[in-house]
Amino acid sequence: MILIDGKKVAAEMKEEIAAKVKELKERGEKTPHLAAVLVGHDGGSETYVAYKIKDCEAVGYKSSLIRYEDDVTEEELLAKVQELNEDDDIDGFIVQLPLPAHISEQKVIEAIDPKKDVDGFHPENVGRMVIGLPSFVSATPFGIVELLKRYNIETSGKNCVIVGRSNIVGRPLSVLMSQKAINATVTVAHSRTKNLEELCKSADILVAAIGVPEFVKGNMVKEGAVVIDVGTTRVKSDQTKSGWKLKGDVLFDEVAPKCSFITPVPGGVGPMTRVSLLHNTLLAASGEIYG
Ligand SMILES: Nc1nc2c(c(=O)[nH]1)N[C@@H](CN(C=O)c1ccc(C(=O)N[C@@H](CCC(=O)O)C(=O)O)cc1)CN2
Repeated sequence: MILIDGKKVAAEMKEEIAAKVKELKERGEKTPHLAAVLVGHDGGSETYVAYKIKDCEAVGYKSSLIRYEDDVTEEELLAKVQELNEDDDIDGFIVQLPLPAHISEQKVIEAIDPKKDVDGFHPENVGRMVIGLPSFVSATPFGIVELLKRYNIETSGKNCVIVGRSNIVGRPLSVLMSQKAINATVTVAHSRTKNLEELCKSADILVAAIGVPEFVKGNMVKEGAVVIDVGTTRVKSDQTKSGWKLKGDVLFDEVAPKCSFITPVPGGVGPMTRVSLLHNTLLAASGEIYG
């Protein structure tokens, strides 16, 4: 079994990005600038946004953090999105999800200028990705594909089962995995899928992206499968100082011995999500997607 080291691959990609930023600066070109909008004080969101800002510093980008309390109105947030759309110094921006229930995530996503949508969530980017046009691809699916490529994992003709159909991970990943460059045969499973255990067991590549800790058990995995764990749920723990620990969607101790490759949590897909945002920001700054 090979443990896929997302932290190491992300560090390599960060070095590649930092080298490109250095070149840009030496040529006197503009420094890429990412802005992040964070609403409220959700523990996970606070952590992820703090990481995103730190990552920008590490590769030489400019970054801006815009914070709102939980009671910000949808109108206020939409006005900020408009301001960021019009700010020529900002190449790309994200609005950290989830948002409080009184704000429509879809409305906010659709208000973002697709040219600055480095999360790749806007329908224009999703549509372009589906038909194979240049687009911003959402960070987690892009990161997963990059991990498979950098570990030389064979995907052509393989059965890929993705458990979870979220707009952020499952759906876009299903499109990427079936594209000609990857050539996998893809099935998306969800809460109404029948014979889920059997279906998962047919997978050469199994992606768990349902947000249910330790959902995938040993009896659901084929001998020699590649298992990608997207889950990062904080569960209560009296063994840690913080009072919680991270759990993936895969029961690692049961599943790992059966796998050819597996991603750990933490240190697997999470760091790849972060570096993929840096990748998209560089694309936004260089105008490579929309010219
Ligand atoms: N606007 C967005 N919101 C959300 C996205 C997104 O891509 N854009 N994805 C997720 C959360 N996410 C990114 O924001 C994210 C998740 C996990 C990690 C990560 O580095 N995980 C580490 C552990 C982190 C920890 O110590 O808690 C790991 O798995 O090793 C980064 C980003 C939802 N919202």
